[in-house]
Amino acid sequence: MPARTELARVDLRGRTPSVAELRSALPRGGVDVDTVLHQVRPVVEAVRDRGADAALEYGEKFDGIRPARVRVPREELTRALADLDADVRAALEVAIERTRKVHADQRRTDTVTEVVPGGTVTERWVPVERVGLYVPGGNAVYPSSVVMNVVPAQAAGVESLVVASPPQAAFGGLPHPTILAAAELLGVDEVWAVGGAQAVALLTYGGTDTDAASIDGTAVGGSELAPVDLITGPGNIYVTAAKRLCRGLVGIDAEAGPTEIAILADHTADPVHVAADMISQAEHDVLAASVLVTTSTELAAAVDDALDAQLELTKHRERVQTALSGSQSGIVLVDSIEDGLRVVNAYAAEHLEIQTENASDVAARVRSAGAIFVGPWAPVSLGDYCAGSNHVLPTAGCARHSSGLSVQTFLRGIHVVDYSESALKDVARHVINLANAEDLPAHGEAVRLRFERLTDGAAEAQR
Ligand SMILES: NC(=O)c1ccc[n+]([C@@H]2O[C@H](COP(=O)([O-])OP(=O)(O)OC[C@H]3O[C@@H](n4cnc5c(N)ncnc54)[C@H](O)[C@@H]3O)[C@@H](O)[C@H]2O)c1
Ligand SMILES: N[C@H](CO)Cc1c[nH]c[nH+]1
Ligand SMILES: [Zn+2]
Repeated sequence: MPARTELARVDLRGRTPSVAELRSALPRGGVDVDTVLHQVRPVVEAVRDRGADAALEYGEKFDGIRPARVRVPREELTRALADLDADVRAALEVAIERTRKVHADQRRTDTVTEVVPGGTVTERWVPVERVGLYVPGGNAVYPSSVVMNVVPAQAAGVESLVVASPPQAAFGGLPHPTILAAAELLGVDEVWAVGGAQAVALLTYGGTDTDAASIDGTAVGGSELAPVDLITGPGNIYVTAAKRLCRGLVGIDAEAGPTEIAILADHTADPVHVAADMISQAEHDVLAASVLVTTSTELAAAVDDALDAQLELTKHRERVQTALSGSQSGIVLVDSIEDGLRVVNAYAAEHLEIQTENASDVAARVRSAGAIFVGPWAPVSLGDYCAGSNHVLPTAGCARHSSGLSVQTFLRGIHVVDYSESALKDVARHVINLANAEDLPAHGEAVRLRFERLTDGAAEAQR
């Protein structure tokens, strides 16, 4: 590992690349979910075929522990909350309160549109029945992701929620106690000790829990792990690949894989802030991406220096350095903020910070990002925990077409069509004409027959 971390440069000055050229020129190489699909497919298939037993075996292989049961006993949740550090509890409560405030405003009301007199279409918003919420637990512990998953699901009115998180060897095969405590704080009582691709597969296919003794030694019977309808939540490349494989059988939120931060900055940005924010997201994963897009070569050089100074002190230095020196991280030099906006819009980062003059105006011109953080006092870390915004956000360019987790993720809009006889009669000829134009005359007949019975001749023509 080189002592000095000099971020790779992509120099776009004097050029106006097309969007396609930008996408291939920008640093994002390291995170290709396709490259691990062949590793993840056998895991998903084994869990499909052998259920919880296979999931437990993979837990043993990848997490170094085989829990006695997949489902965490109820009393472990209560105990975890009782033992939770008071400052962490207070912080979680603030996070929950603010996140609830924002997500309460996302609730949708049904709309009734009177299309014509006697003809209405109602859009009814119905929560998904049972959801699986993935909470990562490999490199770090993510009670904040319990909050970010559970709060919108509850605000949407989902009735059945299960949280899945990897078993931890240090805690006898239970997920980390702060995860259990956060679940208890939020009123979620179904938590499974399963992580990675095997968790996504078990949520998809369900299974029967083992008959073994519970974690505290009390004998318990096997119980049904009912499959879910939708899986949400962030995770590493294996979790993301499993979600890609299971999509369709279950609903899946946007791919929220290894973390990314892009920062659009000019000469007014503070290099110490920029470097700190880049490190903060790089500490998630060796595959995390930190990208600075700037008009200022002076800032770029100062950020390299600030990174060096801060890396000396950062706890997960090796992970951060690997992420910063990977092909997914770097500094992109541009001629103007206008060009910078073209770059960040093409990149569609999970998190985008705007550290420029008139940051709000610049932010208003961003078209693609998971979440935007405006000016010097809104670092990504604030959004990770306590802004009220959601931190489960699309990565790898998915922000071009998808949004972060929200109440909407957990709702289905159902159109309820209600027409009177005369309203149908009024439009009947148009339905029949369109049906004939599509060579689907039985569609037209389904309308015509309501007003005219088949004559023998017409029946003959139909045949
Ligand atoms: N985009 C977002 O919204 C968002 C939010 C929070 C975290 N994240 C990301 O979530 C990820 C969390 O990753 P993590 O690793 O800490 O926890 P994780 O829970 O996602 O992954 C840990 C699991 O990965 C599996 N695993 C590990 N090595 C494997 C291998 N070689 N083959 C198959 N499976 C394997 C194990 O089963 C383990 O349980 C990070 O990449 C972080 O950046 C993203
Ligand atoms: N930055 C992550 C989203 O990519 C969320 C997170 C949780 N804890 C810390 N950070
Ligand atoms: Zn983070």
